[in-house]
Amino acid sequence: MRLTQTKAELRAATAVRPRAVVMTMGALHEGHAALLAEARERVGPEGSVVLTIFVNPLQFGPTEDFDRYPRTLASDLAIAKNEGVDLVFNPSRDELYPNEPSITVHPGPLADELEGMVRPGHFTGVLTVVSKMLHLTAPDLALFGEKDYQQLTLIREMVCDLDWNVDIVPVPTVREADGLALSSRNRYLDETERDEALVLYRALTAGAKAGMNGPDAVMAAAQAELEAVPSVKLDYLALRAPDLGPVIGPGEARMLIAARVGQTRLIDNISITLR
Ligand SMILES: Nc1ncnc2c1ncn2[C@@H]1O[C@H](COP(=O)(O)OP(=O)(O)OP(=O)(O)O)[C@@H](O)[C@H]1O
Ligand SMILES: CC(C)(CO)[C@@H](O)C(=O)[O-]
Ligand code: BAL
Repeated sequence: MRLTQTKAELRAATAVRPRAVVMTMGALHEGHAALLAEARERVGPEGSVVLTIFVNPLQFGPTEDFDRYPRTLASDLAIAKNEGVDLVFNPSRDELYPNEPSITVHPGPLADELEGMVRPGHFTGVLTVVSKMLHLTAPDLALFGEKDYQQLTLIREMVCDLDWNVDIVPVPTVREADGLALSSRNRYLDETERDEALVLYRALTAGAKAGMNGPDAVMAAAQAELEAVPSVKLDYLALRAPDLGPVIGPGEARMLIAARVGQTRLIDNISITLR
């Protein structure tokens, strides 16, 4: 496995095809490992798996956790090696952004909803860095977790609208045994908060169970779970179509949730079949 910190080295190192890229902010866990395993499965033993690790300042708001975001490069590299990664790209901020970019990616109206309501400008930062990483790694496929469902949806829209010749591969959310979605931010939680955080999954699964009774019943079932744990502060609970447009009838839908548990902000989502 090679580790590169510069764009020049990265460009020189990536000749093998098929090539898959997994983009992360580091602090790797089993969710990231699942993306890497799926990447290897898809490119085969002769293909190439590229992992990017970069805590992107552009996607953090001024009061968010950029400074305290966990940085655990040594253990990240051990996980990457274990998953058979060929190349890790871990640039410095100056390497990726020698100056503040004056041209960024405008993500369209969906970026102002849900996560974008609470984190204005977040998805401009995400799509800008994802574009840079796609250009730099020039992959055949790029894998993203369904845990960040709105991010995945916007990346798919970008690649489609800009005619980008890369397959965007979604990977299902990896969870702890009790249902909590794995997230680098879970390590901020103390024991009590870790217990309280489970209400996100309980709300989603209660909603999913109520799918046969229609959208109102789904929302009511999820809200009842959340009301039972008032210390968890809801940012949003939403029921949308799979493309995050409005629900227009029976069939597949997505329920998305974001909430603050103490100082930690967590997101999750689930697929729901509506009758
Ligand atoms: N539990 C998970 N299951 C599957 N994919 C995941 C999971 N958690 C993160 N990912 C995916 O890993 C990629 C990198 O995510 P990132 O580095 O932000 O990790 P994270 O755990 O989501 O961090 P954060 O706590 O900051 O949200 C994204 O495509 C994300 O959707
Ligand atoms: C896609 C990404 C690596 C861009 O910084 C980030 O938003 C993440 O980790 O999901
Ligand atoms: N996983 C999404 C990255 C972020 O929260 O900034």
